Amino acid sequence: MKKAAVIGAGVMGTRICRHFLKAGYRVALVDRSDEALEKARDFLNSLGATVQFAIRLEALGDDWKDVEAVFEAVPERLELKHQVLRDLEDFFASETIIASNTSGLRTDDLIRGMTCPCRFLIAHFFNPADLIPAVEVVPGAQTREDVTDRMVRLLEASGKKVARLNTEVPGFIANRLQHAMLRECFHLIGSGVADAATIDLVTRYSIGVRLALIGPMLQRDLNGLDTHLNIAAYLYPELDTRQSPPDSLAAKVEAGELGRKTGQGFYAWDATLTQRMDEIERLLPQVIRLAAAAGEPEEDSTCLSG
Ligand SMILES: NC(=O)c1ccc[n+]([C@@H]2O[C@H](COP(=O)([O-])OP(=O)(O)OC[C@H]3O[C@@H](n4cnc5c(N)ncnc54)[C@H](O)[C@@H]3O)[C@@H](O)[C@H]2O)c1
Repeated sequence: MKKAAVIGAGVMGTRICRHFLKAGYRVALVDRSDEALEKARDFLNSLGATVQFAIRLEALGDDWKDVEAVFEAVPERLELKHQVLRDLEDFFASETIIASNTSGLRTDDLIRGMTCPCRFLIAHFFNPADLIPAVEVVPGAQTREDVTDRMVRLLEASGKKVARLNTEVPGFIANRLQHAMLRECFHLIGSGVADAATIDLVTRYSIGVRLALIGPMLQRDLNGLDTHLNIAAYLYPELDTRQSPPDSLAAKVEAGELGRKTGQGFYAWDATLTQRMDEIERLLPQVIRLAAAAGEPEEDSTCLSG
């Protein structure tokens, strides 16, 4: 049976662990917090699978040293990641791929202190990692080609849709797109054009429904690139180009309005809204099945013509 290890039993680590369990792996989950391990145990045991939980790497024992890959999902603090990556190098066999789930730290910064960064890369999952199919794989300048190939094969075989970046860039692909869109959302709200609920409504019922089935580039082909050029020529000068986060965002954070975690963000997080989010997570697999049913252009170039 294939084996993988996950370091950090938080939001991401627990779900990455669940993904590999569902893919038939034996999985070890390490966290230095008893409380985090206990929470993960409650969540993962419902699958009926056996996870090897450990408070320290050494407690795993020799049987776990030859896992195919270890996924680091500890908090986004560089010094902490340095320490963890060094420990992973010391503990795991030389053939084990060491992957970081960083949201945006650069490989050159992450590998400082590693002895053999050739077996290190970024594998960026999306929350919830057991449900959202995409993973961005970002090799660093020193990552061996065969290591990246192996990680791509491993993730694909486990059921993931893998995006392998040719060049490392901050924010990878998805976060760049998301932040470009959100910069404009804040601009629209700040200019009094629409409120947050109106932006959510128009996004969901227009570009949102399309984007789950076809990506933005294929969609542009569908609309006509000449039309896109005409619109881009007059619209680009109108779009927000600010180089720092919006003041209104900073003000919300300052006021403790962080969203679900503090009960208030753009929306008031009462019991109804919280319940709705749980329902949405139950709907997610259906949306993913629909997205997969739309196929890939390489597989079926006629999928949109009907
Ligand atoms: N939350 C997201 O939506 C999301 C999405 C993609 C990527 N990421 C990235 O994934 C990583 C983890 O994020 P998260 O949201 O799961 O964080 P989290 O705070 O929910 O969980 C981190 C866990 O790591 C544990 N930990 C801390 N130091 C440790 C150590 N030395 N050894 C073992 N465990 C240790 C903590 O106890 C905690 O349980 C970060 O790099 C983050 O940027 C997060």
